[in-house]
Amino acid sequence: MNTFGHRFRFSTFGESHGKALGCIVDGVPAGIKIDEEFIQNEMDRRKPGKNKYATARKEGDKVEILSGVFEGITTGTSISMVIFNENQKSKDYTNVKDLFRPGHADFTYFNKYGTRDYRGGGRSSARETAARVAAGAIAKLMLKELEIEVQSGICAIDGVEASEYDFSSVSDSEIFALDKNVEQAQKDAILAAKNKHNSVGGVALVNVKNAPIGLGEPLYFKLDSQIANAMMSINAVKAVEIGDGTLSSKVKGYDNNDQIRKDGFKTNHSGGILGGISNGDDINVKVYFKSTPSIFIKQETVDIHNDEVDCELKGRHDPCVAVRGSVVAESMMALVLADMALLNMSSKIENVKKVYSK
Ligand SMILES: C=C(O[C@@H]1CC(C(=O)O)=C[C@@H](OP(=O)(O)O)[C@H]1O)C(=O)O
Repeated sequence: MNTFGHRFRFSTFGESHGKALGCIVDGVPAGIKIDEEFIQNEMDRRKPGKNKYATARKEGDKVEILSGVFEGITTGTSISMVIFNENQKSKDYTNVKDLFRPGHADFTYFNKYGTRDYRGGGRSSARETAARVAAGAIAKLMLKELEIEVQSGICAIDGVEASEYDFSSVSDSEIFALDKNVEQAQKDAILAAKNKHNSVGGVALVNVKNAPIGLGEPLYFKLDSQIANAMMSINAVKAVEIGDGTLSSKVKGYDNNDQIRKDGFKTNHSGGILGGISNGDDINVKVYFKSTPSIFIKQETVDIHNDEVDCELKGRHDPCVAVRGSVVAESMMALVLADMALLNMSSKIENVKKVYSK
């Protein structure tokens, strides 16, 4: 499946070493102002090659809008966007053409389909996420009209955890750190692993401000289940926590419940979601990325004939995919919320009447 969402949905296309990547976003209401500078800025936040904490592959990630926008406004038709690849070095992958890189999708893709684009993993490459960020930028522009804000940052790298979350410091940080006090230690952890040809994992925090009450469709399309689905669709994500997440299974009911006062909830252990529906509080989600599988240490694997061989990777890889992955997680959150906001319009007959009243 290459499509995500129901009412606000997008499909992505393209491979890491192919000609281009892109997306088609469908179901976008007409009349949304499309700020192309904003979309490009979102792309620039995620793009590779910006510093020593990311892959050295240099891509401009310039987005071209091909349809669905007229005179700067969405027309209600499908919005298609393309990003041309500029800096493929496919030769780097010749030596892994017939073998499976440990920790990668190579093994499962090949066994499932009987073929694979071995150049950078093709469709399974993290490069595909550029198209999601383009689609996410359209979702964010829709959410902006509803005054809903989505933001993200890095709360942990290689087990070095933030003790405070300051979203205002994220844009100044090369690793999108939420806590200035541990930023240097987190950077050091990335470089220490990189210098040893290894990699580290990390955790991104996605936060939503001003979400209205009512987003999410019980029972089989709960907001939390769709957020988890969206986040788990990002390469290298191995776990997702809503609110206090796993901690909720360790504390007593009284300590986990958010007491309710007339002006809102006293605490936010639930992460802004109750019964699969947003409760009007901040939505908080932690997204756990495994350590990048592409490392430069000699590893053991098999080839397509099931013969045991050594695997030695070349190429340009992120020593910590969580860093740029945080921007992707933020985009996926925006896409889920845009979808839920459109679905929610038909939850009450009053809303339907408003649209059809003469
Ligand atoms: C290019 C991007 O990330 C790439 C993701 C990736 C992988 O195996 O996932 C491998 C590297 O690319 P290459 O195949 O050229 O060695 C990364 O640079 C990007 O995010 O835009």
